[in-house]
Order: sequence, then structure tokens, then C-alpha cells
Amino acid sequence: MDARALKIEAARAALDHVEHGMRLGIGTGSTAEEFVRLLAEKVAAGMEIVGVPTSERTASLCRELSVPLSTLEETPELDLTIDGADEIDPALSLIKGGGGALLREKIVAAASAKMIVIADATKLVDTLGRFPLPIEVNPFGLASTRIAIGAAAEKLGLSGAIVLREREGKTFVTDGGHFILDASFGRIPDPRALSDALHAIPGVVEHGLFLGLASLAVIAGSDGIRTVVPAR
Ligand SMILES: O=C(CO)[C@H](O)[C@H](O)COP(=O)(O)O
Repeated sequence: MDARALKIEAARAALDHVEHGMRLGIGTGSTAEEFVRLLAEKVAAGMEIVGVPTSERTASLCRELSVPLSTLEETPELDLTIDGADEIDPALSLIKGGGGALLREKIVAAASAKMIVIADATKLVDTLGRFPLPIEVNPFGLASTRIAIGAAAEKLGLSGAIVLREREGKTFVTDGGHFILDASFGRIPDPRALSDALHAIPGVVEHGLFLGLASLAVIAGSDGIRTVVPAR
């Protein structure tokens, strides 16, 4: 099965958790987009849901496919968020933000009673950190914020390149008007300590460590679908 087929299988299995009348958070990325396509088929067949998209990109696909949308202003409490991830560890701690939507993704996940992660098996890791950690920062004071992030990481025994994200030769700008620094710290043995340290830096808007948010992961591999709950 190719990579896209695995994403579709994970998205299809997650759709079983979506019920008529639900208020849904809808993630961002190629796996979440497969979910939107399948969700649109259910909507066309009569399932009533309302979705809060986690990015302009997801909102535009939902509009194209006639998936009804709302906002957190209109619908501040959600039943379920379904989203992809860049890395998933056994505790279902995640690295997210490869698609640059981590801030809205985290706000939407936190507003949801439940978050289900959908991914192919390549996203599973024993310890987070193979994927560079996206850190959303305010453009003001970028150089100072980058130094502060490096210093905070060093105190935790972490180091590595902290690179300003670019797309097509230009600085990448998030839906919220911020920049992203991708931090290649390598293995992150204590994600909670790094999360707290990053949150203490004024220029950091949010980071891609999602801790304690996901309650289930639906993982597609060549041997089929498996669901993973957080290890204690
Ligand atoms: O966090 C994200 C976007 O900000 C995505 O969920 C993450 O990058 C995974 O994307 P994909 O499903 O394309 O591998």
C-alpha cells in the first residue's frame, strides 16, 4: 500500500468515531485532507455535522467540498477533533506543525472533548525529536527569541539548529501572521520540561509539542489499522 492509501485508511477508520450532530475540529495536512474528503461524502449522504477548521487551507477544502463550517466564536466547545501529526510517541505526545498550523490546531484540540490522531505507522517513535520541532514566534524580536530558545534548550541538555522556515524562497507566515522556527534538537526525553521552558519565552506564541491532548491514535500500516491509547 502506498503512503496516500495508508493515510486514506487511517482517515476512514477515524470516520467511524464521527456521529450525526457532532461539532468537529478538522485538522490540517495531507492526512487530515483525506479525512475531509471522506467526511464530505458522509455529509453528502445526509450526516449533519459542523466543522471548525484548523487552517485557511483546510477551510478552503471544506468549502470546496460543501462541508459545513463554523468558528470557535460560534461553536466554542467541540465534541471531537481529528488531525494528523508529524510524530507520535507511546504516551500519544505529539509533534505537530509540519504544515504550519500548530497554533490553531492546538486551540481547536484544547476546545474539544476528544482528539483522535490519524497517521501512517512511519509517524510512530519511541521518543519525540526526530522531526524538527516547529515553534511559532512573533516576528518582533525574532533574533532575540531565537537566542532565548537556544539558551532554554541548552539548560535542558538539548542543542541543534534553529532555522527560520521558508517556502519558495520567502519567510513562511502562519495564518496568525507569525513566523516558524524549526528546532532540530534531536531526542526530547522530557517534552513537558521543554514545553514549559518554551512557554516562558515572551516571543514564543506556541510550539508543536501536543501533550495530553490526544486520547486515541488511529494508525495505518501495511498490516492494517491499529488504535493506540496513551501508555501510562
Ligand atoms: O501538524 C500538522 C500541520 O500543522 C500536520 O497534521 C502534520 O504536519 C502532519 O501532516 P501530514 O498528514 O501531511 O503528514
